[in-house]
This record gives sequence, structure tokens and C-alpha cells, in this order.
Amino acid sequence: MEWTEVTITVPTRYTDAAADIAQMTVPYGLYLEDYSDLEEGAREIAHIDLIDEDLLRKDRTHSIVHIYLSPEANPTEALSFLTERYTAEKIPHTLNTAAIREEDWANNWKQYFKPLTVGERLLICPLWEDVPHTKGRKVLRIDPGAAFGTGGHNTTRLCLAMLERVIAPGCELLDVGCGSGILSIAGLLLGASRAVGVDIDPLAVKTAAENGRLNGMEPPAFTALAGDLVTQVQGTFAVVVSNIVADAIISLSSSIDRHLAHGGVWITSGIIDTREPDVLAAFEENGFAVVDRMEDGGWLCFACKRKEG
Ligand SMILES: C[S@@+](CC[C@H](N)C(=O)[O-])C[C@H]1O[C@@H](n2cnc3c(N)ncnc32)[C@H](O)[C@@H]1O
Repeated sequence: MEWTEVTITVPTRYTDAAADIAQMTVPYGLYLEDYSDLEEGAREIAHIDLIDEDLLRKDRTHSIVHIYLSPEANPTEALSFLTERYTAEKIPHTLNTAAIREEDWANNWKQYFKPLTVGERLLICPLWEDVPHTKGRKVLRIDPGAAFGTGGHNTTRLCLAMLERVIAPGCELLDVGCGSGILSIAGLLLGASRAVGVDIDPLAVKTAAENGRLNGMEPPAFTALAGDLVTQVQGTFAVVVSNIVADAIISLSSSIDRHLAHGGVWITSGIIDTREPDVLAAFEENGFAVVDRMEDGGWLCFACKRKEG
């Protein structure tokens, strides 16, 4: 079993806060390197010449939090969680993963990704697993590769559950930050007539298109586009879903309107609970009213509509 070591380097004053957040991603211990009080310790014991020269050369201004992701954790989702939390808490940080082989890093967790029921109507089944018998659930086959979107992350499941509430037969769906394509494909399975996914990561776009094909969804029913909204997406959609991060949602709230059909619903997630006031202020400022709200494990999902009049 290969584990992934993640090292998080932060200024020493953030050590405790960074460690507390890192601990949320792993059920077991973490290891801290903090040499900030080394000098004082060195002065105390220098007379017996015990301090190692290597230790004295360590950076005293930063500490390093080490955590270990088990093979069943999708590293992309864990790193995304850490980045979002540290950014929300304004903790300057650098993340690194241990130098283990890329194919292990990306693939080992797959053996633990099992079929998963979401909401009332969907079953997410990884490509490499047999589809279990399900009563009346739509089966979504997926190979996320290194893209985000297995259904394992709270924010993806929140969006899937919200899509179940919102998708009307024949509607058109725009998926901003489509990752593996999971939300677009789910939308089509739930009755949408067309889905367009867009992502700034070209690898995610390729993965989303492949996952579309796996589920028998090719252009024009499902199109995955690389880039941003302004340059890539034309037209309006009855449902727009964007599971990104709070700052991206805040920024989208001033521009998404041009892609939302009259009476359309904008579903947003990737929002940590501490950022709720900022996101709600951006909705208010840009004329959106929240019509539905869900939360799970400190993550929020909103459904919004343009305010009339
Ligand atoms: C949290 S993942 C969501 C993946 C998938 N939609 C899901 O719900 O599981 C966010 C995705 O948004 C993409 N992304 C980040 N900023 C973006 C932006 N400004 N425009 C489009 N995509 C963006 C990332 O590359 C990533 O694939």
C-alpha cells in the first residue's frame, strides 16, 4: 500500500492553526517540524556541545506539518480541501507531496473508490467496478483520473443532490469547473437535454469528455470546453452549476447572469461555512436571491435565482 505524504509549510505563528486544519483531512496523527525555539534551546545546552549543526541550519521562521493520505483518499480532493481552508483562514502556505511515483499517487486510491448512491436517484459507479443491482437509480459511470469529481467529496454530493431537486426534463445545463464531468453527466441522466462543461484545466476537460463518452453522451448532448466562461461559453442555460471555491463564486456572481436563462437557477458550492457571509453579500450585490441551501461537513451549497423587478 502506497501512502501519499503531504507537507504543508507555514510561517511558525500559524503552526497550530495549520495543523488543526490538516488534521481534518486525516483520521490519524500528523508530524510537526517546528524549529522556532531552537536557538533558545541551543543557548541552554550549548555548553555541552549537543546541538547538531544540521539542526542549527533549519529554517526557524517556518514550520512544516506532515500528513499522510491513505491509498483510499483521492489526493486531488484532499489538496483542494487544504488549499480552500488555508485560503479561507488567510494562512500563507506551500503544499508539497512526497516524491512517489506519479502513477501510484494518482491510482492507488482507486481500489477504494466503490459504487456510491447519492440522493434519491443516482448511483455513481467507478469504471473498474461491476454495477451493483439498484432499484430505479440512474447509473453514472466514472473514471476521474487526476480530475476532481468522484462523488466522494461533500461539495460534489451536495451539488448532485441539488441537481436532483432542480433539473426539469429537457432543460439545459452549464457546469462551470466541470472537473471529471460528474455534474454534467448527472444532469443529463436526471433529464437535462444538453450539458456544457467548462474548466480552466485542460486535463479535466479531456477527462470530462471521456467520462461523457463512457456514459453514451457525446456532443451535442455533452460538450466539454477548456477555458473560461467569457471566451468559451455562448448562450443561456436554465441551470448553471459551479462547484469551485468561495472566491471564484464571488467573482462569478457579477458575470454569470449573462448565461442564466430567464427564471434559471444557479447552483453553487465549494463554499466553506466561514465564507458564507462573503458569498451572500456578493449574491445580494449582484441581484441573486437564495432559494435553497444545503450543508454537509462544513461545506455549503446554494441554489439562487435572479431577483425579479
Ligand atoms: C472542486 S472541483 C469540482 C469538480 C466537479 N464539478 C465536482 O463537482 O466534483 C473545481 C474545478 O473547477 C476548476 N476551476 C477552478 N477555477 C475555475 C474557473 N475560474 N473557471 C472554470 N473552472 C475553474 C478546477 O480546475 C476544478 O476542476
